[in-house]
Amino acid sequence: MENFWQTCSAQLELELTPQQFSAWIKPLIPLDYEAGKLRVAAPNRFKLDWVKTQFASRITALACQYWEAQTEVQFVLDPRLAMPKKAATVAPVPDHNGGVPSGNARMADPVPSVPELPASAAPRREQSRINTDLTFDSFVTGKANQLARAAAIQVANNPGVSYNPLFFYGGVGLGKTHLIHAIGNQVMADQPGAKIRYIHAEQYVRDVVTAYQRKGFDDFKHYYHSLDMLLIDDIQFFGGKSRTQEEFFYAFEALIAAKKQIIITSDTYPKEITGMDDRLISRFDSGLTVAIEPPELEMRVAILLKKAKQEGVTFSDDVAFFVAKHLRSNVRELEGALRKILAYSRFHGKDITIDIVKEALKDLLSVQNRQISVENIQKTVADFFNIKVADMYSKRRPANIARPRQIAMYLAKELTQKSLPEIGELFGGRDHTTVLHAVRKIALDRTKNPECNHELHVLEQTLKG
Ligand SMILES: Nc1ncnc2c1ncn2[C@@H]1O[C@H](COP(=O)(O)OP(=O)(O)OP(=O)(O)O)[C@@H](O)[C@H]1O
Repeated sequence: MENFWQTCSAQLELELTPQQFSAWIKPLIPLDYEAGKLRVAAPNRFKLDWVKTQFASRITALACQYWEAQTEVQFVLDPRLAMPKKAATVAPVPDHNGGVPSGNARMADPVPSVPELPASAAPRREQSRINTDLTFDSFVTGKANQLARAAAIQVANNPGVSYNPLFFYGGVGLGKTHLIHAIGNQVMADQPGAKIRYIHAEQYVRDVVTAYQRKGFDDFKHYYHSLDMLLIDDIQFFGGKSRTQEEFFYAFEALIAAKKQIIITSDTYPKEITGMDDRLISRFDSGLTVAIEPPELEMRVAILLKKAKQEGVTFSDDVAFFVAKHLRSNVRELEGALRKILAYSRFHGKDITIDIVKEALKDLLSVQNRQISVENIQKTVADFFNIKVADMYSKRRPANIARPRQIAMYLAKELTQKSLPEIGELFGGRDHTTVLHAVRKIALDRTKNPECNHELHVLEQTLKG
């Protein structure tokens, strides 16, 4: 049933607008499947009615297709809503983005009751809100994040001693959250008794508000000041919130003085966080501040291959290269693309090829720049053969460079309107006869050598988008 729901959600994500998907489909919870009957829960009456009228038939069709049999889908109100509130007192474990995860926890009060935090009977790991999937093992390293990972490992091995605070910054979806959970997981494994807490900055702000409303600042302080390690995500959300910043300042001072580790993430460099108190900014910068950059091509390929493997799917290098070449912004986007590709190929019962990927990602790819320039060809071919772009213009002649250069010339002739002398000029001022020779050689090779034909095919598809 879990598999079906994953596939069904991914398919609906393809079909609906992001707003529709997150408003109506995401909150649904598959309950059980038995004898051709699937039960799906909605979190409230309003959503239940809307889903029944708008999406029931599509979900039923997908279920029938999935189980290849008549399937009845029953939409019900989440039975857990009927539970007494106390039953949901284990505060919802925020997902690694700080939101409240789907399922039962979604129904619980998203603001943990502050006085209950220290007294909770939940095991240490649960209290920590650390996501056990986000480990160093599942974290792919490349140039973009190797420094950050090294610092993270150092801190995980010596919490409170080496860099305190450790501050990661970088754009969205680049792995900051993943990395701090990885630290938390390692410390938790090494010191099971340690009192660790991951919290998203927005949740911390809500906790401050709750403490204020309930006059519970003593409990609040006691809880945060008594931690062994505090992981706080997306601290830019503190911007302009002076009461939160003040409370955090006290917690910060107390923890650092007690040599307890603090790890912070933000979308910008500390000094650039708007609306943040100067004394906090100077403290953020007092340990180690490390950037995480957008993943480079090789890393994007490695991430796709690893995540596909985790899903139990075979992804060829060519397909990974194609996707990685087109989706450059961040890892979350790559994960989204992978989900779409998997859902598409499962639904159509087809192997994952570049053509399938193009179909599955047609919306994403259509926004990419399709203009093919000689520079673009040179870069793509250089990346593909793992040589420097500069080798496209250089006079060097070893075969591992000369051949990719000839391939790039051939593609420039095939895919652009440039003349032979213009192409020669763009390849380091070469004569047009050199270009002609390259074009003929590769064209001939393509007809005789299936491997060469395949390489060219992948490159053409990559360039055309
Ligand atoms: N290097 C990596 N290796 C494997 N997975 C990664 C890597 N970097 C990011 N991810 C995955 O990409 C997704 C987004 O990463 P994450 O949530 O850590 O980003 P973030 O930098 O915290 O972004 P935001 O600021 O938007 O919260 C997660 O599912 C994470 O596991």
